[in-house]
Amino acid sequence: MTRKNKKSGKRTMNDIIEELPSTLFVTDPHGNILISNEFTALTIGVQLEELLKANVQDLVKAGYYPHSITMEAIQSKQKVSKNVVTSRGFHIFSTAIPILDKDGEVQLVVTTSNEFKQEHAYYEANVPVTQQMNKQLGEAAAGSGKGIVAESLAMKQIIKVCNQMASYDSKVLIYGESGTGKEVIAKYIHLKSDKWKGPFIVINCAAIAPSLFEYELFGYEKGVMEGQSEVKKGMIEIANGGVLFLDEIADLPLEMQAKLLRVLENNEVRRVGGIVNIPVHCRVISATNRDLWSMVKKGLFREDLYYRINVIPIHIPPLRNRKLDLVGLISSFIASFNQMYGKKYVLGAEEFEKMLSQPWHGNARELRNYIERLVVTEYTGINQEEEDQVADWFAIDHFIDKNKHRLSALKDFTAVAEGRYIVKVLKDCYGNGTEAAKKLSVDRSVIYRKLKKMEEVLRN
Ligand SMILES: Nc1ncnc2c1ncn2[C@@H]1O[C@H](COP(=O)(O)OP(=O)(O)OP(=O)(O)O)[C@@H](O)[C@H]1O
Repeated sequence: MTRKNKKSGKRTMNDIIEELPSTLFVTDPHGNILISNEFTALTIGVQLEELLKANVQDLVKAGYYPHSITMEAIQSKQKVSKNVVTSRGFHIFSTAIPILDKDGEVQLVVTTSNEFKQEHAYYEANVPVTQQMNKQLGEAAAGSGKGIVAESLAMKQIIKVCNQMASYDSKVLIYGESGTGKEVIAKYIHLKSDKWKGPFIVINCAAIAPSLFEYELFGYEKGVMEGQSEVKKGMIEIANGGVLFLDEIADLPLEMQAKLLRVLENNEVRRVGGIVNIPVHCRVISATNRDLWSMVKKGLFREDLYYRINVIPIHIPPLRNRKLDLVGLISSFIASFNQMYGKKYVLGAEEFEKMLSQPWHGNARELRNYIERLVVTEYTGINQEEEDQVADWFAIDHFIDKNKHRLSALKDFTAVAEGRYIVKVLKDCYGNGTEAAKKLSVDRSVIYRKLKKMEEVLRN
């Protein structure tokens, strides 16, 4: 997005910049940011709007990253390439290129992360999706039954990055609050990678008693455990040829961190009581809802392990910052639970508005549980009667009377009326956005844009 936002029907330069899955700054000779995109905002951890008002030196002062290669390029008038580590834990190999005028003075500086090192070359490839994989991807969002919901720009960019790096074996570290969909994303990467036929093994590091870690992860030979006469393979060995998903990695005890590091460095594991090393080749995806880098600084997490597992960081924003995904998840969960329980639950307008304004601290998981309860108990909200009268013109008059104080501008009323109609058609289509778009003769993106507009009007 640029500071001046031009809009037209065609795909504009702004659209291209916004969708770019790489960081981008264009600054003036003083370091004021003129152009940037959501991806950059995501990696730094500030709102795009704020970023477009900032100077790169302010970002360094505020501690978002330790040094500015843009300023270096301005001062040296030379191209500068360096690895930049943001406070969010992203390792970005960036290049700042100064553009000089005929007198040799800096006019603009373009700083981008398009030049990736080997481990970042994931942006260049795409894995073809077979029919069977598609079927499995549909099941990847366990329980939703409708595949992964990715309507927000942030989620779309995450999916894009996952698609592009899926064929590489680089280690991935997924950050996000509990319930944001870290496991969903890990499963998505698994199913799109060349290891999709292999197992997907989850180790919840917070759920294993410290005394059992070694046995669970590495397995053990006969007789090591009392009463155990068989060899037992550990989870790492079982994950061979597939994906090892280390959930809640921040809870791994320090002693185990050292042992895991050895496995990751040597690609081999030794069972407890064993004398041979067994080769293992699995893709390691880790997840955490903690600030791992600050744990490193406090000595609670090994720095060498941190760098080992954090080759490709993915940050999933909380659901409250992804309103478009919230709308998508609501329809997807309702459709899925209606199907699962043979119900015909219809979402009332009041309930829908209530859901849009909830903070959902438990993210998609809390939303999913809440909707399951609604569907199972068929709680239809206190305004079901009003809902049923929507076709009645009296009901429209009643609606206008009740809301004219807050929807006085014609455009606000239109936004709410359009939004309500879309919600109705979506319900008729059991939450299927593509079908609803067909019925309404609009593009699917229009539906979500209009719902967002309604939401904005109702919020004010
Ligand atoms: N984008 C999404 N599309 C569809 N379903 C989703 C999405 N994100 C999350 N879910 C659903 O929300 C629930 C929680 O997701 P998941 O278990 O992946 O979260 P998590 O971040 O790994 O949680 P935790 O940190 O507690 O392990 C699951 O039922 C999942 O199917």
